[in-house]
Amino acid sequence: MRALKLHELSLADRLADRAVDALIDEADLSPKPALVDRRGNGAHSDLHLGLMHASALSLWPMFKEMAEAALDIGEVGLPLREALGRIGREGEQAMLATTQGVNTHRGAIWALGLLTAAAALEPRAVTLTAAKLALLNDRYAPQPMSHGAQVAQRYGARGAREEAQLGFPSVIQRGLPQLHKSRRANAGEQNARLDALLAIMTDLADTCVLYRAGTQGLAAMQQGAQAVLGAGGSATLAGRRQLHELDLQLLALNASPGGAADLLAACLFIDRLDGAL
Ligand SMILES: CC(C)(COP(=O)(O)OP(=O)(O)OC[C@H]1O[C@@H](n2cnc3c(N)ncnc32)[C@H](O)[C@@H]1O)[C@@H](O)C(=O)NCCC(=O)NCCS
Ligand SMILES: Nc1ncnc2c1ncn2[C@@H]1O[C@H](COP(=O)(O)OP(=O)(O)OP(=O)(O)O)[C@@H](O)[C@H]1O
Repeated sequence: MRALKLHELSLADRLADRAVDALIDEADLSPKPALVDRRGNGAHSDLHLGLMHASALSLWPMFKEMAEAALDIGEVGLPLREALGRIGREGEQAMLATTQGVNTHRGAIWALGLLTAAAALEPRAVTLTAAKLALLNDRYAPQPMSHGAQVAQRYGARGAREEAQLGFPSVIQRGLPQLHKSRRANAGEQNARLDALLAIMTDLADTCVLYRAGTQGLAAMQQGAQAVLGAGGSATLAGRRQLHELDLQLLALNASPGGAADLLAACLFIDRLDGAL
């Protein structure tokens, strides 16, 4: 039998691979403050690493379908936006079936779904294209009182929707530059990824943290992340001490930065697009 060559995989196959790889790499990265990682479940009593992996794998057909919809429809507009909304909602159901009802990747479906479709459509303007899609209003989207919606009412933070509509500033202006900077400083790949996560955390209005721990939790997350980077980052002894402090502090506040984790996955996805697809 002839071996399947890599180039025989379709573009949609390869994009789905990259999206799932980004989610697995995010989950495996350790030690992440108060998040699920190789060490344990962080501030999430209902999550564990195996569940994050199973959830990520369950989303592969969804990402593929999103890329195919982008290629079939061929342009940014309401038909593609509403196709992505439908596929995303079905993906969310697949995720919930796999996890028996636990929300493992809701924010990631949104961010990586838009980016996967955008990468299929406009590989040279991925975040801009994702932003254009996010700005369109899906007429069929339900309007549930999600945690994000409650936080928006209470604190005015517009969360995952706004981050995408602005073209993922946390990824473009914080995560990716820090990833490259730490790589250049020979921090090692895992430390560079931790530093990218921390850079995202310094400035993000993470609605997971706001919902669970209010503005006190958000300030602890942002200042603590800044303190790690200020001490030299994850690759240094001083930085590691600060990171350990941040982990303890966020655990005490039950403040898990799930939005920042999703955006790290988005960051790793975009970083990989720069290689050959
Ligand atoms: C826009 C979404 C994210 C809903 O947002 P909302 O804030 O109302 O919901 P929720 O509280 O469930 O939070 C979503 C997730 O976003 C992540 N997040 C939190 N803060 C941020 C932030 N500042 N930036 C980016 N992501 C964030 C978190 O992981 C969180 O779990 C999206 O899930 C959605 O519209 N879902 C409906 C189904 C759908 O149409 N899907 C189609 C996807 S293309
Ligand atoms: N490694 C990770 N560990 C924990 N959360 C993560 C990780 N990676 C991504 N996340 C994101 O964090 C979110 C989980 O946050 P959270 O548990 O606050 O959601 P919830 O189910 O809406 O709230 P709650 O658990 O308070 O009822 C997931 O939607 C997921 O997108």
